[in-house]
Amino acid sequence: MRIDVVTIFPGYFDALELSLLGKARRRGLIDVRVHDLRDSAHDKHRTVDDTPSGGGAGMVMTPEPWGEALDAILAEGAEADRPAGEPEPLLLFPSPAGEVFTQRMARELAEERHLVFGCGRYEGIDQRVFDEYAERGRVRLVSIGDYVLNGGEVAAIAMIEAIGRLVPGVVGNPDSLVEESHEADGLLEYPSYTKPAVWRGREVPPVLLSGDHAAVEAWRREQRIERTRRVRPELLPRELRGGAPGRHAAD
Ligand SMILES: N#Cc1ccccc1Cn1ccc2ccc(-c3cc(N)[nH]n3)cc21
Repeated sequence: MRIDVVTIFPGYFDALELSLLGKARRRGLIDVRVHDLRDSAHDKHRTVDDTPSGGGAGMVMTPEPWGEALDAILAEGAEADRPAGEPEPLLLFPSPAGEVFTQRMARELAEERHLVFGCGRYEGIDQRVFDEYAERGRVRLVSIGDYVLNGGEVAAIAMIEAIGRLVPGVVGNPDSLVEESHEADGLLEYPSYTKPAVWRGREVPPVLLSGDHAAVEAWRREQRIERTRRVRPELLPRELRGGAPGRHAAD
C-alpha cells in the first residue's frame, strides 16, 4: 500500500517512523510519502491561506497549492503504470464535517492500493478542492470524532495507524486481527489481565487462570456484552438489548 500525505506540518508524521508502522515501512509493506504543501506555494512567503469569502473569522486554505500538490501525486501514481482496472487513488480529507471513521471503514480502506491524505489547517480547505477531485476521482471527508482539532494531521495519523495495522504482514500475530475481525459485531473489547496473579490485593479473575478455554471464551464474550451494554448500548445487536445488568468492574 502507498500512502501520500499533504500537510503544512510534515514533522507531525515523524511519528509514523516509530513502532509497527515504522517497521512496516522499512520492510516495504507500506510506502508513506509526506509532502509539504508549502512546496506548492510559490510566492515569497509560501502562502497557503487567505481570508474567507463572505467574511468571518480565521483563514481558509487557498485552492491553488492544493491543486498543484494533488495533481503531482496523482500524475506520479498514473505514471507508476497503475495496473489496468485499478481504481484511482482515494483522496481522504480529515474534517469535522466528514463521515465518521470506524473499524469497518479501516478494514475497507486497508484494501486500497493507494491512499492520499489531505490535511487541512486554519478553518479548512476551499470547497472547490473537494469538488475538483470528486469530479475526477474518489474523495471522502472523514471525521475521527465529534470534537474539533486544529487541523487534519492528528486525525490522519490515527487513521493511518488503524488502516496500516490491517495491512497483511504488518501485525506480527495475525490471530489478534482475527479476534478483532469478530468485532465486526461491534461489541467492545473484553478487559485484559496479565501477571502478577494478585496486585495490591486485586486478583486476576480465576476463570482466566483455569486453563478451561471454553470457560474463558464464554467469560470474555459476556464481558464484551456487559461492557458494551454499559458504555455503548447503541452498539449492542438488537437481540442482545435488554437483559439484567451483570456485576462489572469499573471501566
Ligand atoms: N475544518 C475545520 C475547522 C473548522 C473550524 C475550526 C477549526 C477547524 C480546524 N481544522 C482545519 C482542518 C481540519 C481537519 C480536520 C479537523 C477535525 C477532524 C475531526 N474529527 N475533528 N477536527 C479539523 C480541522
